[in-house]
Amino acid sequence: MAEADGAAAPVSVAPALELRNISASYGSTAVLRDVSLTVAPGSVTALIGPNGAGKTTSLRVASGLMRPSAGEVFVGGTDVTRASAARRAKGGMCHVPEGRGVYRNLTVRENLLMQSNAAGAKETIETATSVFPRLGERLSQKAGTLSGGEQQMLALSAAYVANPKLVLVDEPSLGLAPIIVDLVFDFLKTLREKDVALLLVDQYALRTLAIADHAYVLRRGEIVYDGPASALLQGNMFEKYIGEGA
Ligand SMILES: Nc1ncnc2c1ncn2[C@@H]1O[C@H](COP(=O)(O)OP(=O)(O)OP(=O)(O)O)[C@@H](O)[C@H]1O
Repeated sequence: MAEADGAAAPVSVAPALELRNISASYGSTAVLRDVSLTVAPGSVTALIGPNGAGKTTSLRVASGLMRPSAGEVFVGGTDVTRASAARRAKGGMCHVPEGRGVYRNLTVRENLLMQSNAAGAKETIETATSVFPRLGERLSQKAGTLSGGEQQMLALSAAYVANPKLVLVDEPSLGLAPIIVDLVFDFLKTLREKDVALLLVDQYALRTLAIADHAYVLRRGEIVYDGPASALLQGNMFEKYIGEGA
């Protein structure tokens, strides 16, 4: 026993997120088949795959926006399969959906304050503008009047001020100018440095893999690769799993 001999007991840390044998359908159309994936605490996990593979659906099942037809979802070792999206959010999960997910009729300041967890207003605004200084110039502007890039910055920084343990981000670079894509990836690296667990879906597979620890490749609703992100960048692995014809 650890107490008796003075040795520290081995600490097993529960995954930040685990999808266990998930199947999901839209009506009679099966979209996910027996999908299992794990996101370790403080790590970046990439979920890559062609259009229609089921990446968005996987994130929706993880965050509770969609009920799976089979399988379980665990967050920090707790079974949340039957928990609402709101309860999962309270538990430290934040989902930044494709297409931003900002409150268009609220100002930038109001969007940020809606999401902030416990922190005061001043601290919340300071935190958000430290990661995306441009938002500091837009605080009183309605989110719906921002450019696409600014809306994405707002969506990501709103997730950040919520002080999450786990962030699910769906296609954050979609439709953005290359210079804004750079800012978005810099921000995602910041999350990693802050020890937040990240499950990332993005069209830029190479860039996504470059910041990821672990990767899954999804094809037609099934996981066909589960391994280190770096391994997909070696030899012909990228072509095999992600490139043309994958
Ligand atoms: N609301 C819906 N109703 C019916 N079918 C849907 C719905 N949403 C998605 N699908 C279908 O489910 C499959 C998986 O879609 P999903 O959006 O999860 O894939 P994805 O990998 O995220 O693709 P993309 O990169 O195109 O967003 C696709 O065939 C899609 O057409």
